[in-house]
Amino acid sequence: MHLKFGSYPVLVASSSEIAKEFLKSHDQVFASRPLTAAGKYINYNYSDMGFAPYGPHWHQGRRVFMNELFSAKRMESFEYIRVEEMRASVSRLYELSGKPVVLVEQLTRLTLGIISRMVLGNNCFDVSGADRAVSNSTVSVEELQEIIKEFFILNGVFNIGDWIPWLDFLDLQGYDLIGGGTDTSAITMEWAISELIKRPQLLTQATKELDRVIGRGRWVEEKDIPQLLYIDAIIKETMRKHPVAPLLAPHLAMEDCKVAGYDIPKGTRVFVKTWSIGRDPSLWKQAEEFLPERFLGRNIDVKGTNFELLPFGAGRRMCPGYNLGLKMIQLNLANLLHGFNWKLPDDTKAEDLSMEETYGMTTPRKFPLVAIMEPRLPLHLYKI
Ligand code: HEM
Repeated sequence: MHLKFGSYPVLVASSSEIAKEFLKSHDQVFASRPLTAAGKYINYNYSDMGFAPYGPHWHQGRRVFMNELFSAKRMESFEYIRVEEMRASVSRLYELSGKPVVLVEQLTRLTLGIISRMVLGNNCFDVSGADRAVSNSTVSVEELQEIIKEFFILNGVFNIGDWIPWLDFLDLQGYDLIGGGTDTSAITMEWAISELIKRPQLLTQATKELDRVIGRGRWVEEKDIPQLLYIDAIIKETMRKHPVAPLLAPHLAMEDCKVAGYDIPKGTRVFVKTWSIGRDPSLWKQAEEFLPERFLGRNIDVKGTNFELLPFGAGRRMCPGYNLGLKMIQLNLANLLHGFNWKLPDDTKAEDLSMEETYGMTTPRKFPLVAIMEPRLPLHLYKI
């Protein structure tokens, strides 16, 4: 689809073949990012790697990420953090047993804990507003969650000045551009639980697998993940139906290029619409249905080689944190399902549970999931 937004040509790639052209065959040409107000004001004048134009600064940032955070060795050395934070999280959830819980708040607290310990060396945010005075933290966990939520919304908004530069100084929509938002891995887990809670028979399938492979005497560990094929299928199906980044991040053509017979001028902004690819009826039967079984026995992964499923993108700008994101989702989703029976509050029927999305750079649920959990393992396992 070729459009013109204000002053710029825009292409939307909504099929897996065309996504492959941009992200693989011509990856190098489309590996830059357009200059936007979000990149300038929220992301420190494009110094944030995700918004940086293709060039030495981006290369250096990416290298630091890959070597210092996401190499196989580093990921292994941080496993204890993922385990400790998972145990702390299930223990907090256990304390809330039987009460309605806004799940995404618990999940972002968990993923923030893991990432802040990996990146900053300790969990700076594991303090609620009331306890902040006795801690070293300048920001409470609730405040940081709000900041991240807003960050993702502001990075995804359609800002008129990005497309019609001479109107930029007016800041027409008044986005003051304070960062904030919801975390990608937490959003994915919230969607997975929402889909399952709507279909109790799928929840039963998942817990049957967990009882068979893990048993009721312990928590799931990362080494168990390759054996949990149904949980893996649930995660892929969630990423197909609810891709966190429905348009990936914008890619920018750095030079003129011919793609699939069309002339694409330098400066074109390209959006890869993973949301439509995940619902393409030529790729997915009953695409609107949540059917994890479709992935069983199929060799489709989410690591940027199968262009029909691109939750992390592909090519040079592919998400460098995909391995961490996947590990967090696999371990924590498996343990949420292993450790708790799930139900909706009495006043919400499964068929009435809204599945509406909010649009930003990411697509969280419009109405956060409120669920009730009861422990299903021996109680001593929830104590830390
Ligand atoms: C479920 C979890 C996650 C999903 C679905 C996800 C998805 C994405 C997507 C779609 C992109 C843009 C790809 C493109 O431009 O084509 C991206 C970029 C990026 N992601 Fe993730 N992500 C996840 C987790 C993480 C984590 C845990 C981190 C780091 C702690 C991370 C860091 C980044 C960075 C730095 C970029 C920018 C890369 C660049 O522009 O070169 N992501 N992610």
